[in-house]
Amino acid sequence: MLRRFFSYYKPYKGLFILDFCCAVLSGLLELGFPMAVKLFVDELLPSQEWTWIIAASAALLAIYFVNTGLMAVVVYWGHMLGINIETEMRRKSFDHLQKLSFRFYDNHKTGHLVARVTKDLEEIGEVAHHGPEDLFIAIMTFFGAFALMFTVNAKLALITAAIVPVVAWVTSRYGARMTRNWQALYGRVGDFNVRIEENVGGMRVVQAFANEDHERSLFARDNANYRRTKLDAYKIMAASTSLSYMSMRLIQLVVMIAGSYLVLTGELSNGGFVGFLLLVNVFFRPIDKINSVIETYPKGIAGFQRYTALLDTEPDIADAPDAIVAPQLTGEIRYQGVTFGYTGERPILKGIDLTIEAGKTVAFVGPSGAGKTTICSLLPRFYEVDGGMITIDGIDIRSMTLASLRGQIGIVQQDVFLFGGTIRENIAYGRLDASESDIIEAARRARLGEMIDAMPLGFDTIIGERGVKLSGGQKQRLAIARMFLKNPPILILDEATSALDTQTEREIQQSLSELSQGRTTLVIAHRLATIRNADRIVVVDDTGIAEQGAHEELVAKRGLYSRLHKAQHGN
Ligand SMILES: Nc1ncnc2c1ncn2[C@@H]1O[C@H](COP(=O)(O)OP(=O)(O)OP(=O)(O)O)[C@@H](O)[C@H]1O
Repeated sequence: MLRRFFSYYKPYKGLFILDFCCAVLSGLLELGFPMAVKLFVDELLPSQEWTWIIAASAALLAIYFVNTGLMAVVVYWGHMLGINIETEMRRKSFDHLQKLSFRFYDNHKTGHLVARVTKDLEEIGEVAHHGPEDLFIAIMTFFGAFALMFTVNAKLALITAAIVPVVAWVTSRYGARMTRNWQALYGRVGDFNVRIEENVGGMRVVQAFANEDHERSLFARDNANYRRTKLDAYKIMAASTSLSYMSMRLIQLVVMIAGSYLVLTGELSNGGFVGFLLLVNVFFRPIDKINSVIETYPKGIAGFQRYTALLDTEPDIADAPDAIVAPQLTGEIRYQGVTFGYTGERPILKGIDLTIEAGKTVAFVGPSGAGKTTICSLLPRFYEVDGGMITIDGIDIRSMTLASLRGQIGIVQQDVFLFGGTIRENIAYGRLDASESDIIEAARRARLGEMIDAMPLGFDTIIGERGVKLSGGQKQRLAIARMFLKNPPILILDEATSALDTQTEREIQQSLSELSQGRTTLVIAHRLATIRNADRIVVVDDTGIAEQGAHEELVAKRGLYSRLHKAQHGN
């Protein structure tokens, strides 16, 4: 884990060395200060030579300036090192999120994933910057100060060192409790994120059900849990801060008493006494530093563990090593003995055999939950078949690269997902390099022209988060415009018009049939009226494909389709 962590320093070796050297130099200068005071009291003061005193003060001033510069470098360049590592990790995790399959997103909560790419990485950045540097300097000052104390007075140095195990024990005891507490706090923050995400995202549902009080109480519970955990952390922090203050003062008192005795017996000079007291501060300061490393380290490491866990999650759907870029497809689709289940225990599709000729429209109908959407989700490899094979133009879809396969399949979903930008940006999502005239043409073909003309900002109109400022029909049209722009040979239309009024539905149906001209189209429909003209209707039930054929054929067959048809049309 640590080796992996340090591998992120590699590209920033220069920055790390600069930061590290400046920090070490600054630490050494800090160590030198008590010795300078000793010299001042023992040698310069008794000489009563103002020239020397002024010269020494000027030298000290120069050292302060140098140290100030060093500190500025450490703070700025050190943090730059941290943020560079954080940015690289963020790029990698976002990149990895793009590769993970629908199955991964089915099983993970958005709030937790957002926390991984934001908060977790922030903590790692802090540790990346402070961790190794603080630890090294702490060790260096600790031993450096002890060596200097020893040269000033060995007896006093040994007495001081004897107290170290007590302070270290107190520190480590609190450190371990702090670590556990930070980990708990992480979980709480994740819960929080999920709750807020879901609440804000689903605010329309919350308010429509007037369930604000219920939401408030759920949130209050999370909020209280977070508060409790954080208070526990502060309790530990209060105990450890006050205890370390107390132990520091007690040590100073011990040194003062023992030092006074040594001064009176002539074993220690006045300068040595003052210098030693200053050195004691420097000697014990690293313990504070180690404390702060102990505090940030578990946060960073816990974040790093979650980061690596995300990065190590193998995408369960990826390009095969020898995947080919799919040629321009005509769209002849074949399902051969396809079996599939979302979970191992319950297969949804059992041995589906189906051929769809290029350019034809096939409609899937059947009871809710039968697996119509699932059949279509397998085509762009959103989920991978468990058995059997799907081919397009005779090529197994698993042997094509995902990008070249999905680039040739267009999907218009019932619940159109739009991004929060402008109408132009949302249409252009269909083909990012589309020209302005292509976008205008796509909007015209999707019958969006009038609506856009009526808007003061036209194509630059902001449509709100997920397109809230558009009507259901307008969203559908926008999704269709995207498809005209994408121009794929294969289309999947998922209940695209079921939520619209009759007039809008008719208009959108016209756009859709125009869109499906010359493309292989898979329609998932409940409204049988809208698919009457499909080249073929495939009736799906729990057992698989129950029957298939043209509308008239299926009505005459008096099977499931005929029953569904009767139920919807009453004849
Ligand atoms: N992401 C998923 N994870 C686990 N199970 C799922 C998932 N999506 C669908 N299912 C289950 O798979 C079965 C088939 O669902 P599917 O959405 O394909 O049905 P459908 O025929 O399209 O239904 P509807 O007409 O209601 O949309 C259902 O039992 C459903 O609960």
